[in-house]
Amino acid sequence: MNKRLHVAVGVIYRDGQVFLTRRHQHQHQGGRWEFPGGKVEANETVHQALHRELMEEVAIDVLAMRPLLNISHDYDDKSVLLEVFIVDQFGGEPESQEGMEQGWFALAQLASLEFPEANQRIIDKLLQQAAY
Ligand SMILES: Nc1nc2c([nH]c(=O)n2[C@@H]2O[C@H](COP(=O)(O)OP(=O)(O)OP(=O)(O)O)[C@@H](O)[C@H]2O)c(=O)[nH]1
Ligand SMILES: [Mg+2]
Repeated sequence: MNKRLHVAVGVIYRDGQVFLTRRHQHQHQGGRWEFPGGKVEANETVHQALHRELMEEVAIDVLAMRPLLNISHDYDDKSVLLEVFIVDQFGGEPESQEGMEQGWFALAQLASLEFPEANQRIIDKLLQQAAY
């Protein structure tokens, strides 16, 4: 198996909704909805990676992030470690810079969208937290 990919993932949250983009068909897990984010590079921390990726992918300036959970998942073709953060303070308005389909979704809608398998635990945790 290849080296486990370290990925910084941001749950962009505002007023009970999260911002999602849809992965391009040619990408790994193509066609599925995702939380914006990407690979942590060799010379950076996961916080730096999240800040950089959310600026590159959706043009927001992350002002605060708090850890939600970490997920280790093995797909058939690769293994990932997702470090997932809630981002509820940011500058600017998220807008895909990569021409992806995008949108704000209420937590209750998430169950009906198609995500990569590893994301099920993120959805579960968000719904649990919202129940309090
Ligand atoms: N961004 C993101 N990646 C996810 C999620 N769930 C999940 O399994 N992944 C996996 O994490 C891996 C890395 O994410 P990525 O493709 O966004 O990485 P990146 O932005 O650096 O992409 P690049 O290689 O095009 O530069 C992919 O294999 C992707 O399938 C998610 O919710 N968001
Ligand atoms: Mg990405």
